[in-house]
Amino acid sequence: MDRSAVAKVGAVASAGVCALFGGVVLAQYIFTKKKRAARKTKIIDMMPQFEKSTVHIRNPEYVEEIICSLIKGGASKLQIITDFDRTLSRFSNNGQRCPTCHNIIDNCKLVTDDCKKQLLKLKEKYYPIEIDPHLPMEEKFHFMVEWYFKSHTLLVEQRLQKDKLPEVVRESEVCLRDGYEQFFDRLHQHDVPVFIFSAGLGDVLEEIIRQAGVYHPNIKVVSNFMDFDESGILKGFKGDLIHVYNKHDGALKNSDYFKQLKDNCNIILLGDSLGDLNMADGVPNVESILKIGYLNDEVDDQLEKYLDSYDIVLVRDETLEVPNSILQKIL
Ligand SMILES: Nc1ccn([C@@H]2O[C@H](COP(=O)(O)O)[C@@H](O)[C@H]2O)c(=O)n1
Ligand SMILES: [Mg+2]
Repeated sequence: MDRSAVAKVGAVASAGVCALFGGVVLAQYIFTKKKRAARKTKIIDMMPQFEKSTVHIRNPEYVEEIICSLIKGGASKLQIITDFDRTLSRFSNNGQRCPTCHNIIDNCKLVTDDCKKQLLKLKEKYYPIEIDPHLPMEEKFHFMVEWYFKSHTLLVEQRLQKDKLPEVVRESEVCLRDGYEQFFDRLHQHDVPVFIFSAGLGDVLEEIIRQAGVYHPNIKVVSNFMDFDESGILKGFKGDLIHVYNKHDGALKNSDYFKQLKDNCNIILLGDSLGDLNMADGVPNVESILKIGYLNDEVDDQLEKYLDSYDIVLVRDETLEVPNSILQKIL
């Protein structure tokens, strides 16, 4: 074959490849368009925050339906039920793990090195159990009780001083998720009740949101609160223990609060653990509930379970952009 013939064959071949590539792109475009058109999710499709790769939804039509009824109900029917650690607070920041309320104390200057080591050992044993997707919740229950009992006993032995807590929180690496001001301020402006239900440490949690300037009067915190003696030394913990997997009876134990909110029949629930899914169990009069879950750790292992359980799953998303975008539509 002479040179011009080779060039002609080459040109024809590359034109063919281009046409094929163009065809594939066009087919994909039409397919996506058709899928979207068939999906009847006008509201979600109008929200750019839902296009982020962190957002995973198993049933977009259902989410659309719930968001529509939340919008219809408006501020007067809405209430928020949310977890705290790794839901309102960040899981990581610049590649570094952020502390939970417990970790703030575990790593602080008030705790001896020996105690720090023991607390770390407990975390290394029990945290993998907490997030193990293959272990049924009922089987995790007693491990969690064991973890909290052992770690709280160690903290009491440290004779922590109540008046040192603000300093300890200020010096910690704790961080609320990006967009937290907008989140809390908007809910406050519209007088939407916020129930923060945490298996962390209530005193530390309250100090974090106080220092962040967002502890508004529409917030109620239910958590493990420390009990101090008359000289301000930690002597134990108040009330029944709340751990990650016994949140199902929170509404029952706070029935006066939820009775007052019987007209707030639309709920946005935010959590990061499978135990958080039960935070609204027993809330009277629920009409619509949207469950948003942050999946922070061991993503590949846990994604399927989270998609089965939460309506919207936010994978390694350190922001409150999606909840904020929904609130913007409702309020
Ligand atoms: N000794 C402990 C016990 C629990 N944790 C973590 O606290 C979190 C629970 O608080 P929520 O606001 O998320 O309910 C959970 O992530 C536990 O892993 C801990 O760090 N130390
Ligand atoms: Mg949490």
